[in-house]
Amino acid sequence: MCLMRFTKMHGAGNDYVYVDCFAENLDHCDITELAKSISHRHFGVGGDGLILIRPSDVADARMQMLNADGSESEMCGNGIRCVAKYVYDHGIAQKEQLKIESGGCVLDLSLAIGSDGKVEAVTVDMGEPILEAPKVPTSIIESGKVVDYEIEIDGHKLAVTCVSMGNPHCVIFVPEATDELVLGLGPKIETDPRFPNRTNIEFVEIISKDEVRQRTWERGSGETWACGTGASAVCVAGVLTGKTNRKILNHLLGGDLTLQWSETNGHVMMTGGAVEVFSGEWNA
Ligand SMILES: N[C@@H](CCC[C@H](N)C(=O)O)C(=O)O
Repeated sequence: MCLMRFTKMHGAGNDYVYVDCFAENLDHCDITELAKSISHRHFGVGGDGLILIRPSDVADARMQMLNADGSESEMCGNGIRCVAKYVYDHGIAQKEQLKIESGGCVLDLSLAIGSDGKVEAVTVDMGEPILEAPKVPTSIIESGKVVDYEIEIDGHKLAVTCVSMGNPHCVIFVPEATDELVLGLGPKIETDPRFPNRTNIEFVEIISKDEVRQRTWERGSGETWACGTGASAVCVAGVLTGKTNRKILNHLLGGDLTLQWSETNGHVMMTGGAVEVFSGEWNA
């Protein structure tokens, strides 16, 4: 049984239930079970997962992120923007430049304040991407090809580029991001043995060198309306495959994100909105 206040927030439609652990003590809660029950869209509050806003020894706050299936992820791009908004708007640290810890890293965030004195948008320095290769067959790893290489799943030949933004992503450029691909192949790729830690998958349509449209199948949550780390991985994969410029506008199901992969320091900068929807009390 957990009793606490929560706040529902979203970034580009990627919605989570947030708990302010500066005020709430969850020591007695099984947070894996809490994430599953609170995220349930029929029996719970409903969301893509649970995000705990915790005190940090090295930053203004620490984000702990759990998917709707209770699994924990190292990073959440839309979540960290909402954490920044919560930290500023609720007076935990009223600074326009914040540091937030997640998955053992400290990220820098710049806040844009609206005329009502509350955070409207946030730019996050997502750090440097890491290129990854699926784990089998070994011949693929040995070939050293990590961009646009072909895997076959369920009779579909797919050119994938795997990018870690702290958490794993598999980016696939397609003419059309159909339900058959996202809902049919997404879960199969997520759990394919070539991705021993499972993976998030982005299906991406190119609109122009500066603009893309993305649908996401997320590890542990299924299809979500946006994914910030995924959009960052798409920005990197677009450049590496020669499909896009270093700065793109990414249209996701729930809103837009702007991404830029810096040539100077190799970091990906992500900008997007953050919205507080409602608060309530959980007692289950
Ligand atoms: N939606 C998030 C990513 C959430 C974590 C992901 N499902 C994982 O398991 O890595 C984002 O905005 O980055």
